[in-house]
Amino acid sequence: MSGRTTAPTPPDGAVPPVRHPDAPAPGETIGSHYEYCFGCGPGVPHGLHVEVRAGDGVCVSAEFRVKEAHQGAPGLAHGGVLATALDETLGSLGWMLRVIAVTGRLETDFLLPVPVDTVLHLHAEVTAVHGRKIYAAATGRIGGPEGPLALRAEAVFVEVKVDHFIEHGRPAEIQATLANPDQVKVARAFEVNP
Ligand SMILES: CCCCCCCCCC(=O)SCCNC(=O)CCNC(=O)[C@H](O)C(C)(C)COP(=O)(O)OP(=O)(O)OC[C@H]1O[C@@H](n2cnc3c(N)ncnc32)[C@H](O)[C@@H]1OP(=O)(O)O
Repeated sequence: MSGRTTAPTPPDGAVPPVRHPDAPAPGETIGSHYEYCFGCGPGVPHGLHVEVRAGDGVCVSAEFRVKEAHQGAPGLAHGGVLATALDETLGSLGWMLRVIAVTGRLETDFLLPVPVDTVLHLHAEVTAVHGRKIYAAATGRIGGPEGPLALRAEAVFVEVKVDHFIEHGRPAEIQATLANPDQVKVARAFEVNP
């Protein structure tokens, strides 16, 4: 046994997260990180269009309206879509630490069915950091930030460099992205992280 674990519980030696001094100000909207992201991209007609705002700790909030294209059962959201909304919100926490990180593990509890047209109120926070691993938790509430709890998640994100995407992404999209000055600006914001 190597002792490695992907469990979403922070291991001994994990430290509390520190809000980066250049993190977006509390209440500031964190724009889409990629036009064609299924979670937040404006260029995906049936995407989730999750809109995330910075919180005052190492946390973010978001809203997501469930649309007809997101059904799994008649009139109800697909669980995978709901997990995606959580994943997108959790992924935005990278802005608060000023690191790029990808989902390594996402454990989701589905507590209530979520009807089409519901506005889900999402909240995510970093709970601990251990090396490149970022531990985080999220909730999704129906109807308002204090509404009934419909979703709960725990996750481990793993810090990566921009090269992760250049190495693994499809060349056509990588080239188009690198040719887009706005997109390069997003990447640079993270590359200067000390
Ligand atoms: C510009 C902003 C972009 C933000 C995008 C956000 C979008 C929304 C979030 C997403 O959906 S991201 C897309 C879904 N996720 C992926 O595609 C990730 C696919 N997996 C990988 O690319 C690699 O497996 C990964 C980068 C996660 C890890 O590979 P590495 O070779 O870099 O890690 P390594 O094996 O060296 O392990 C580093 C540490 O992470 C831990 N680790 C690795 N994989 C893990 C895992 N799957 N879960 C939990 N922990 C993991 C590993 O145990 C180790 O811990 P220790 O340092 O304590 O030993």
